[in-house]
Amino acid sequence: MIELRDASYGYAGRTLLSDMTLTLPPGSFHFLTGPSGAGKTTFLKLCYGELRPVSGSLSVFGEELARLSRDGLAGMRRRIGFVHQDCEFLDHLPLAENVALPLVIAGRPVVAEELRELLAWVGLRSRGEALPPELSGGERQRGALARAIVTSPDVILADEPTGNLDWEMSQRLLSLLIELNKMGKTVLIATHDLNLIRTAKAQVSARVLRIKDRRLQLAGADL
Ligand SMILES: Nc1ncnc2c1ncn2[C@@H]1O[C@H](COP(=O)(O)OP(=O)(O)OP(=O)(O)O)[C@@H](O)[C@H]1O
Repeated sequence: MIELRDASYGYAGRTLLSDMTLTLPPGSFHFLTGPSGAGKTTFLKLCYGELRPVSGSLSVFGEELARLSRDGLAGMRRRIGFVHQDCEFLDHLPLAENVALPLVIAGRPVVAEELRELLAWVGLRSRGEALPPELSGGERQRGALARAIVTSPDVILADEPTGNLDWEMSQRLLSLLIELNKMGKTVLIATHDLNLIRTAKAQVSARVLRIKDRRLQLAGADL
């Protein structure tokens, strides 16, 4: 589903991630961890086709990223839901409209009942009319997850989705991501939170990728 072969990336000529060879199979659940600045967000952006490897290759859904046309790239991104670190809502639009935005952009119909069901699923049934600045951190994160999955993507990439949340809310968000994985979605979560990883591993068959010394490694069972 996402496959890297000897892929490297760097900013301004400085290598940040090198010689990454890895396959994320369909339906898998992965965490990505590593110190601040190691390149976790950068790795997710590579998987989303927002950045391209400077060497080696990266293919998503069986298509080589470097060979995709603009339309092909847009089509690929429609199959991926991205939960951004800072949620990135449009503050003047109510939450429900923010959540529906990816459908509008894709030219797909917004079915009010489905949108209500999705908001209820993330525990925001009564918050659809609220403006993003009126939401708590946990509500924002769950809203961001709803927006990421509104188009029913095959893959969910989440960048520190529990970054500013208390433990109870982190576990709630994690259980939503686990539920999505059980529905067959491929999930990749970048996080610093080792407790979250341990909790997840008790509930789902998750693998842990670690960025160390600019390399991507599969962590052992020591976490
Ligand atoms: N657009 C950019 N131009 C230049 N350097 C960048 C750019 N984006 C990120 N970097 C640098 O690349 C490195 C990795 O950044 P990245 O955000 O991928 O790390 P991270 O592991 O997600 O960090 P954190 O855990 O703090 O969010 C950092 O040193 C960062 O300053």
